[in-house]
Amino acid sequence: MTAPAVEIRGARLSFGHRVLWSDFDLTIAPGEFIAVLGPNGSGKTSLLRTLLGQYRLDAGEVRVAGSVGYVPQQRPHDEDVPLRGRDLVGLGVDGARWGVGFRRRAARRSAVDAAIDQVDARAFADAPLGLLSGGEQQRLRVAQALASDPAVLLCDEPLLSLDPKNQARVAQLIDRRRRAASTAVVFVTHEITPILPFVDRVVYLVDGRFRIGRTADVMTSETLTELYRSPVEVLRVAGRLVVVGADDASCHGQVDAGQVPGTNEVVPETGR
Ligand SMILES: Nc1ncnc2c1ncn2[C@@H]1O[C@H](COP(=O)(O)OP(=O)(O)OP(=O)(O)O)[C@@H](O)[C@H]1O
Repeated sequence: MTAPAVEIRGARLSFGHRVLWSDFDLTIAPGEFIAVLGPNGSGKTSLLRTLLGQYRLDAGEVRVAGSVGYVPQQRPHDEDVPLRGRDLVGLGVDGARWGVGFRRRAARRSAVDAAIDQVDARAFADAPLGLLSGGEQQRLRVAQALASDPAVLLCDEPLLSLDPKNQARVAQLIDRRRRAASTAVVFVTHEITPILPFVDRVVYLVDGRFRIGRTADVMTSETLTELYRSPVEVLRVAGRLVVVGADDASCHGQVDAGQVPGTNEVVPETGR
């Protein structure tokens, strides 16, 4: 049996009186793709921060095998920042490992090139970042995270504010990498649809409670109704996984009922 990429045992994290999760167990295999879902404030980013070593658990333990790469949310780069895509990716390989000297500089350059190639970004890697599209910038951020050859890739809503085509492209690049290099992926998202084909298991957090399991088992009306403690319907509509709840505020995220034609007819509003 191969050693796990991530092992979390009996974990508890709280801020003041607020317990984000406790008795949390999760073992992630190399190459496994985990989606972390849940409403605002349910502790998704805190889970990533714990894996990054930024938050200390109140109880339990967390172990991460090897190095960690981090892909943040997409945010536009200032047009005035004189940074090229290649420079951004280079930040991912900088460190004591490379040092100085001609040979090391050459090795560093080939590590940067390899990361740029992994996200098919060679055509625009030398352009100023501020002039690139959101999708292109995000591919370079994925390259930056991959440049250190991580065993675990942590993604914090990296598809936010990308159009569906670029969402699909970035998600496919991450999937390709985990298949090619057995990199475990922990992917925080509000919308599971763009990563649905790739997800092995879902961690769904709601108000201190959680469910962990295969997508087909967790993303059901029954399971989410139990988790939210209010009526929730999970629908497949035109290839999207749509979560519609009695309390839309707590059930935001996947898709607004209003965005999906006919959803309101399929699921009458409940409880209000
Ligand atoms: N360093 C901290 N100190 C105090 N409270 C914190 C800290 N970090 C997070 N929290 C609190 O923990 C809760 C969970 O935050 P977290 O950012 O993990 O949620 P999230 O599920 O990622 O939310 P969102 O979907 O809005 O990004 C929030 O109530 C937040 O205010």
